[in-house]
Amino acid sequence: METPVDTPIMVEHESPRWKKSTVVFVLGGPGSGKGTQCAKVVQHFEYTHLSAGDLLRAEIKSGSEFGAMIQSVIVEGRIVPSEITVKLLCKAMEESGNDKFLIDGFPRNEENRIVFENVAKIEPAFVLFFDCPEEELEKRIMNRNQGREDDNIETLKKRFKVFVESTLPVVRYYESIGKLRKINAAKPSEEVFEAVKDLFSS
Ligand SMILES: Nc1ncnc2c1ncn2[C@@H]1O[C@H](COP(=O)(O)OP(=O)(O)O)[C@@H](O)[C@H]1O
Ligand SMILES: Nc1ccn([C@@H]2O[C@H](COP(=O)(O)OP(=O)(O)O)[C@@H](O)[C@H]2O)c(=O)n1
Ligand SMILES: [Mg+2]
Repeated sequence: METPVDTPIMVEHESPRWKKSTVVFVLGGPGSGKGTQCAKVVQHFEYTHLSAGDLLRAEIKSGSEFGAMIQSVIVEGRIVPSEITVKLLCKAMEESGNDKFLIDGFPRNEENRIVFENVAKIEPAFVLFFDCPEEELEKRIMNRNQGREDDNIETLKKRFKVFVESTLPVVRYYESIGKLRKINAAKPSEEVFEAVKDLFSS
């Protein structure tokens, strides 16, 4: 039976599967062990590790129109406009086929947090914060040897400043709403993981 032309056809816009996902944000200064601990978590729990930094570096390599701008922001230790980073994260979540995500190095400032909430419409289950003294961070970064052009002392000092001025306020926000899980990251990585594991096991 034909639908009369004047009947509005209700189109259900099925929201992407990842909109009902479990998201854990992973924060901490440069060198605090975010990437190292995320790699361990995904070996034991069914999470997909998405590193915002890795996605941005891949975007540069892809020859994207934003590549040059992203590269200059990274070498300055500053934070890339959130629309770009959130778009990359949503695309990666969509493509993963998973519904549990460990989002590493994000949100790095208030704008990151708000744009993600508005676009992805997901609140984090909790936020992992790796706490580590700056001198230990500096030692680790200077020995990281991954060929990153932002792992040099000049850029690192700028990244520390951005971390204190822009990222710590985000950490404090999540603490204020009871979502922060703070971990002493100054210990050997196996000991740090023992504490991290408990958070995913409960
Ligand atoms: N608990 C730890 N103790 C000593 N070195 C560590 C520890 N965790 C990570 N590292 C090393 O420090 C460097 C930074 O670790 P990484 O996981 O890349 O940190 P982030 O992603 O927070 O910058 C790497 O070379 C890594 O091997
Ligand atoms: N949410 C994010 C994450 C990273 N970045 C950029 O990417 C750089 C590297 O991020 P990263 O998480 O890979 O760095 P580490 O903390 O692992 O050393 C940051 O210093 C920023 O310049 C960003 O602009 N926004
Ligand atoms: Mg990292």
